[in-house]
Amino acid sequence: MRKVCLFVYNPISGDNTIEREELIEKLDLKLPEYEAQVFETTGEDDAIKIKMEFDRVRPDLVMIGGGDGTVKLVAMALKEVEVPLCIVPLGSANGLAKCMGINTVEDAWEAIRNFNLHPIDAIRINDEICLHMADFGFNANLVKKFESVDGRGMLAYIKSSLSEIFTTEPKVYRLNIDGQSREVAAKMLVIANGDQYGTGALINCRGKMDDGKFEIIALNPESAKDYIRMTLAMFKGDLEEQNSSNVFRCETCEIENPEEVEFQIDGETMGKPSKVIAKIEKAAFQFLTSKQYAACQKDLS
Ligand SMILES: Nc1ncnc2c1ncn2[C@@H]1O[C@H](COP(=O)(O)OP(=O)(O)OP(=O)(O)O)[C@@H](O)[C@H]1O
Repeated sequence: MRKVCLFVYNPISGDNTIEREELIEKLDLKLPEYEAQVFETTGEDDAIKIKMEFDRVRPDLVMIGGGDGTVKLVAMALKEVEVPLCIVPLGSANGLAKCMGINTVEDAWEAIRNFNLHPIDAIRINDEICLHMADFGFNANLVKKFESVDGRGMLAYIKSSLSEIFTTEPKVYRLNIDGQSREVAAKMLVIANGDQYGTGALINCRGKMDDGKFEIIALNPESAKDYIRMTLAMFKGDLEEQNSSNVFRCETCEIENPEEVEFQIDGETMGKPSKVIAKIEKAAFQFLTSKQYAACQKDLS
């Protein structure tokens, strides 16, 4: 008997270059042992509907065709159940998929064939789940700007415009980690589970998604030299060694945002919360990763 896979498909993710029918054809071809049940997201109450569809279909595998926001939706919907998840990167940036070594749709088929199942931590931020990155500051502003314009494929481009950090003023945040309180000034304050953005920028080069910890990264480049060094370090993977960045590794952290800076989680805007509480949830999900994911983890240890 064929195994059943629930394919959650977001029709508006990314550039819409692959149509739903084309995907199903590919799925039949590449993974003949699975029978796919497709659930298309609508943008309204999707988490509740995905859970209902899951209960109806009882799949052996859930594939997520979309970007980080769609993965977040599925994670919120299925946080109480144990089922293998696999991302089919159809978003515009696909930062989380890239952290798992899944850069293309082909990589996703391969990950399913190899079935390399990996526990992945989640960060509970207030009532939300973050699997990839959340941040205060200029990136959250970019995400907000993007949501108000047409053409989602522009996101990758906008997200790569790191230069905007240069003109941003630093803001003060109050961090409370292990009972110790400190103030940091930063142009961008990141809460990171993954290691890289969809552009390949390594914001959290020592970040591992299965170590029961997350990182807070405060970026505050002040001069043109700082900015250039920081940008190069993001591609070399040694951002932690730069003076303009400060990294805190933790299991829980309370962040006060007295200047009411914009906040985003996995590409979804969250307004300007005055305080967030972030807490790691170790091995919250089981994801299929590519072989490259294991290789990358070895390099970092
Ligand atoms: N049918 C739909 N119509 C409108 N919005 C939708 C629909 N389905 C899902 N959404 C919304 O799409 C968003 C998620 O998009 P997602 O992040 O996956 O794509 P992306 O922004 O192109 O990718 P990435 O995060 O990788 O840049 C969520 O806010 C979700 O509510």
